Amino acid sequence: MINIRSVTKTFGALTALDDVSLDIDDGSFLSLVGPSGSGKSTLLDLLGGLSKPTSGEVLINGSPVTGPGLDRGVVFQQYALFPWRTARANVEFGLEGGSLTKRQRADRAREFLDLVGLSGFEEKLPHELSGGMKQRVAIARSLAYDPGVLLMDEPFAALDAQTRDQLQDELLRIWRRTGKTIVFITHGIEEAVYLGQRVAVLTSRPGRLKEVVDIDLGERTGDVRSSAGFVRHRHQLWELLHDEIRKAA
Ligand SMILES: Nc1ncnc2c1ncn2[C@@H]1O[C@H](COP(=O)(O)OP(=O)(O)OP(=O)(O)O)[C@@H](O)[C@H]1O
Repeated sequence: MINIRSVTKTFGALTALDDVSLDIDDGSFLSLVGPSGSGKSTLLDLLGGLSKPTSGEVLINGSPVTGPGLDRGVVFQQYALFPWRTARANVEFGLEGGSLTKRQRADRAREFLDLVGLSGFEEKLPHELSGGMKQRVAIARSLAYDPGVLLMDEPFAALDAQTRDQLQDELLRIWRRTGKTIVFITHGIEEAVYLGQRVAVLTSRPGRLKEVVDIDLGERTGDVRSSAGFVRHRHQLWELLHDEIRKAA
């Protein structure tokens, strides 16, 4: 369970987040959208413990976040892989310093590369992998040390549309299988609706919580994006966001 309580974050005179409160249930999938500069990454950094709120607090399972921790994995838009390490060694990285033996780390890395569909690519270097594959490695690396929470900052934004659709489905499959809590930032309304059980909308600067929309689509099977429910949610979010973008202009 994540509790964001009256969180305000300022950078000098600039207020990036203003009095944001939000509870995120264990095992749920929350998409986070908002205009550029609305504080999405700032909020994710606070959840990740990469920065501290100016006021208010962020609690994970009842304890205030004081810094980064192995209970939270972060996946960014840029793959952030070590270019000189193989896919397997990149995934092993997060396990080094833990209690596992070298052999156990290698087994674990293989297991998670398999989970993200990269069996057979374990010994490849990042430059031998496509963008989508690199992002799969980054996801496997974040999952391998078994964090309860996965924080994702536009992880699929740099990928082509087809690869992005494929990775969205993979992520949903992994989420169902592992029961992680996922907070997913995106600029894409369709992506937010397709992935999230809820979509939180931030206002243009200063970022406030404008609305949290419940997405009721059930299992994403078949051509969900063409369904009446999907189209309705997409339009609802488009209106909420459009409103904010207009205000910011
Ligand atoms: N370290 C920092 N120092 C100063 N200002 C910052 C810092 N980090 C963020 N900001 C400012 O805070 C505001 C929110 O930034 P943030 O990156 O969180 O927005 P965002 O919603 O993620 O934007 P985008 O969608 O463009 O990535 C912006 O005006 C940004 O310039």
